[in-house]
Amino acid sequence: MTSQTAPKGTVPANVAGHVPTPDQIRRAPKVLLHDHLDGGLRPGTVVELARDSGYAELPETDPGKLGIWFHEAADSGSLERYLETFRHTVGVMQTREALVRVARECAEDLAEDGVVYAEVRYAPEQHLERGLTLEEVVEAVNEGFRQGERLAREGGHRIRVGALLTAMRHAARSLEIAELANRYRDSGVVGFDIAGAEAGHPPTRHLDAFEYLKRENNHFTIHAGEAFGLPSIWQALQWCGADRLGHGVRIIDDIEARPDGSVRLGRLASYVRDKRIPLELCPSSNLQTGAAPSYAEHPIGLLRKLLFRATVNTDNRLMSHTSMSQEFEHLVDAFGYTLDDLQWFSVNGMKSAFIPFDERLAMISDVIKPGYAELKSEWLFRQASPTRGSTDSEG
Ligand SMILES: O=c1[nH]cnc2c1ncn2[C@@H]1O[C@H](CO)[C@@H](O)[C@H]1O
Ligand SMILES: [Zn+2]
Repeated sequence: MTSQTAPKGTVPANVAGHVPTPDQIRRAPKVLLHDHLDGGLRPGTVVELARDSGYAELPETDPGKLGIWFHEAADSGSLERYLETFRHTVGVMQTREALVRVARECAEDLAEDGVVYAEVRYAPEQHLERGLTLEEVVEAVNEGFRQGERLAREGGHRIRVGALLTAMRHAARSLEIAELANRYRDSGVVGFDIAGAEAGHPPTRHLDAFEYLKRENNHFTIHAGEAFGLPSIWQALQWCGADRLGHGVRIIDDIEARPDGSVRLGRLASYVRDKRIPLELCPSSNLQTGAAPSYAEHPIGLLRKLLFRATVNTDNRLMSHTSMSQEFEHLVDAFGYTLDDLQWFSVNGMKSAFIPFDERLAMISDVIKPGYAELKSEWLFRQASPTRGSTDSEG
């Protein structure tokens, strides 16, 4: 039933359910917990930074073609091949100026897309090739985020960006990076993460880093349950004590959906749901690395129904050619999600953020809920076209 044919007194389905338009999705206040700084550069910025720094290994120098190259190369069906593309973005992020610029543009791009709160991660140890220290890397990225927040505000968007410091799971610097995250915890860094190829690199190799952060009452997430299944999730939670799961999508392997519609959760899946462990789900990225076959078959559909603490994220906007709005659009198309569903994901994200509880609550009650309420009420104020008569069946 369309709005034109709805009898008076009946809220038409497409507005009552608040099926959002792409424009509404973009304006909706969104929360992003899993986004890699080195996975979100503008293609044009990669080209310019490569030219300015003498980086000669880019496969394309036309921004349009380079953007397509990243997307296609990352569309490989394997996490390992997906990760190879980062050589080029990391390759051009080796000076203070480059890091400030990339972080500034990241904050601006997210704000433009309607993201109001983001935690953006990167691995400081990967940006030392031209002599920067770990501290200089963190301070450059922080400076870029602050500049981006200011510019966004001047452009009419409000965003807050926190940094997560990632340690690479195949390397051996995790304790050092955890200590770095702890030193900057009151200066823009809100937590810690480990990333990189999952198979063969269990999170328990970095126990000393996690135990250190726990002793410091600090927060961390762990990439787990993306390319590798339940053992990785189990270790991340029960050995390492992760606050959140980066991806965690393979928790679906511990959920049995029976033909009669009933569902049985295994012990680990029950634990994740009962303890409200946030899942940083990244649908498009999962399609590229082979962790899910299609949007419609992505486990997020069932996890949302079962009320897991599911959140929606971009992972790598450049490699996955996506944005928060794009991720939401894909889910709206696949599952018919309404503005209420998108609000649910956004509130889940904000509840799961690593900033203090009072700030999270205020973001939810003063920014996110009012933002969705505004969008949900728009239909009440729609005007008939001034140039035509009403097309309403009741005139
Ligand atoms: O989805 C992912 N899974 C595991 N590692 C990742 C993913 N996306 C990016 N990185 C890795 O994290 C580093 C720091 O940002 C990137 O350089 C990339 O190697
Ligand atoms: Zn990731």
